Amino acid sequence: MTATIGYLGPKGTFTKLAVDKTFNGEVKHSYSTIPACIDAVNNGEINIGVVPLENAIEGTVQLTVDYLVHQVRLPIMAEIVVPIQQHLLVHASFTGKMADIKEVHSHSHAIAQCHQYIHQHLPNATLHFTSSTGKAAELISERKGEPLAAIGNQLAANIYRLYTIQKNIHDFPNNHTRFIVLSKQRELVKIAHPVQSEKTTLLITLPSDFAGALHQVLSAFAWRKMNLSKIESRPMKTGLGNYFFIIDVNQPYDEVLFPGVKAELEALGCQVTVLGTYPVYQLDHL
Ligand SMILES: O=C(O)C(=O)C[C@]1(C(=O)O)C=C[C@@H](O)C=C1
Repeated sequence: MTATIGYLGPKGTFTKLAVDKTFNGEVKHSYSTIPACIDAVNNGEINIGVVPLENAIEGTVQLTVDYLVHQVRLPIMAEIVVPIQQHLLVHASFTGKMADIKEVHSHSHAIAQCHQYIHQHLPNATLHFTSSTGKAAELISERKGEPLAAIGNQLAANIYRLYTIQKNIHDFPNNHTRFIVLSKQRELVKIAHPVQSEKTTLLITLPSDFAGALHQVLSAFAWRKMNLSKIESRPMKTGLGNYFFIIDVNQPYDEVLFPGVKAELEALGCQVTVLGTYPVYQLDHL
């Protein structure tokens, strides 16, 4: 059976680049939003969905986390980490100078990765948010003769025939994004790259605020010598002061340590859900 893969599109997004570098032979479908891609996996329209989760400069893609936690729970089957290079792209017919650019269009995460650059070099440009960097590139390609720019990658520049007026405009050099692979069918997720490490992501909700709750949660991992690579709180959306925690543990799920942690935390009144236990693939270049 040929698997079908959905990604945040259109053509020329970083998500599409990550999918093309990781998967071979599957049928690929573009979705214009992260929720649309997740829904499509959930309702069986496609087998696998790839969506961005976290960027090294801008942090978590809140839409992905919130949609997975509150709307559609799909297991995480793999993580793909890719280097991100943001370029400033203009219509090929643009003959002006950088200072002439009046508008900058891109995904909010891409704009956030280049805030300092925009502040220094495009102080008079207004910022316009699109559903992806590829969408911004597509939009600029349709606005011949206008002093507009998109922030995106070289693939988008090639596809939409844009001119790269400035390369590498992201504010910090070590720029990477983590993408997650969501699917109900583990056997269909075939990635022919070396596995870099294995991880387990947990969703933990605390009982109503009590002294030392977070300390006790962390101790359950600490005394078992389980290494955490991320802990992040997000609002439960039930009222101010109510949070859930997403915790990444640097090891695969096992039948001893994780059930031990779960039982200990449940005794404290916490709820513990495994969002996924999965291999991590790191791509050196896109
Ligand atoms: O807009 C894209 O190209 C995407 O794939 C989305 C996204 C993101 O949401 O973080 C992915 C990688 C980059 O960090 C910027 C944007």
